[in-house]
Formats: sequence, C-alpha cells, structure tokens
Amino acid sequence: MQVTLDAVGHRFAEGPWLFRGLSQTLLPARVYALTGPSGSGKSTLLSLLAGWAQPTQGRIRHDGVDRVGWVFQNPHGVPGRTARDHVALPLLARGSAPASADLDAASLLDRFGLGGVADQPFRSLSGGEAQRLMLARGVAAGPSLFLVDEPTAQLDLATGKEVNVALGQIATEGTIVVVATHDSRTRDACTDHIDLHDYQDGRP
Ligand SMILES: Nc1ncnc2c1ncn2[C@@H]1O[C@H](COP(=O)(O)OP(=O)(O)OP(=O)(O)O)[C@@H](O)[C@H]1O
Repeated sequence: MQVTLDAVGHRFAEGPWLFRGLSQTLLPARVYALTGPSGSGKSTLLSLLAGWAQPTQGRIRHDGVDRVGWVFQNPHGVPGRTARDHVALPLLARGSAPASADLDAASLLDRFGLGGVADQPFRSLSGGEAQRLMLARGVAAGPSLFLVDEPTAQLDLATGKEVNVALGQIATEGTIVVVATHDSRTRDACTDHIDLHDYQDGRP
C-alpha cells in the first residue's frame, strides 16, 4: 500500500499557489509531520490526500488505501459515554464481537495511556486525555490512511507533550499517518517530515 504524490500543486480559483512541485511517496508504518507557515496549505493538502478535492496540478495516487481516518484539532465525543465506549464502537462497527471489542479497546486505551480513565465519561476527561482518545478511536477504526490535523493546537505545553508521546505510538503496520502541525515537538515525534515551505514557489 502507498500514496504517491506526483508534482502536486494547489491553488483556489485564481488565488496564489499554496504549494507546487510536491512529489513524495507515503508508506505504511511511517508518521509524516506536515509543517509550514499558517496558510501554507497544510489542511488543504490533508483534504487532497483524503480525496475530498483534486489537486490543481499533478496527481495523487492511492494504491491499496481502502479506509481514510481523520482526527480534527478539537476533540469531539459523546459527553455521557465512557472512554472505553468511544474506542469499542468502531471495533464493533468493523464486525468484532462485543467481548473481543472490549478487550481490544482496553489494549488500545492502555497504548495511549488511558487505561486509568477507561470507565470515565468523555465529559470528565482532560483536554490531553480527550485528544489521545480521539487518536485511539481513530486507530480502532483501522484506517489505511490516517490524517491528523493540529492535534496539539488547543493544548498547553504539558498536555501537548502527552499527545506527542501518543503520536509516536500510532505508527502501525498497515497505516500511513500524516500529522499537520505547527508544533516542533510534534514534528520531532514523527518519523518523517514534509515542510510545505519548501514547495511554496515550486521548489525543490
Ligand atoms: N475552500 C477554500 N476556498 C478558498 N480558499 C481557501 C479554501 N480553503 C482554504 N483556503 C485558503 O487557502 C489557504 C491555505 O489554508 P489551509 O487551511 O490549508 O492552511 P494551513 O497551512 O492549514 O493553515 P493554518 O496553519 O493556519 O491552519 C488559506 O489562505 C485559506 O484561506
């Protein structure tokens, strides 16, 4: 499985080019940090990768990608449902039996440092816990391409650090992960780095 970007460029209508000449092969078990100044097109590139829009120039090819997951910068959950329910639901939706969904949810919660809050309702979680829960829930859905937009944007330094540690855990066999971020610590938690600044006028 892979996603191939071939000389990709994008602009809206007659507006300026956000980026041009972006060629890259994205592979499973890697976590790509997508950085660049505000307005450089990070979120736009995520939506092109998701297939929600076509690039103005060049081509994005998805080989073997059958499921795309997305985590937004603001965690959204069901206030009265437990952390465990949030992770078990996508497992059930994929056909797991309730007992095995529960076991797998417990192990995913542990992986993201949430074992201790498994039975707490979403509304009682801290910002960092809620954001890590969104990552755990996203992984539970079994995406082949997992897109994460500014996961630490709303968090203080310490809480952001928790989330960055969790991002280091989402590299999973069979999943390509791309994380748009302003945060240099998030970038450092990723295995690879794409800087849109390098593509602002068609370079390199
Ligand atoms: N649907 C749209 N139509 C026209 N312009 C758009 C559209 N979506 C985004 N833009 C513009 O494209 C530029 C890039 O936006 P985008 O949100 O991709 O940047 P970003 O790098 O994610 O920014 P930030 O870091 O501030 O979140 C911005 O100037 C934005 O206003």
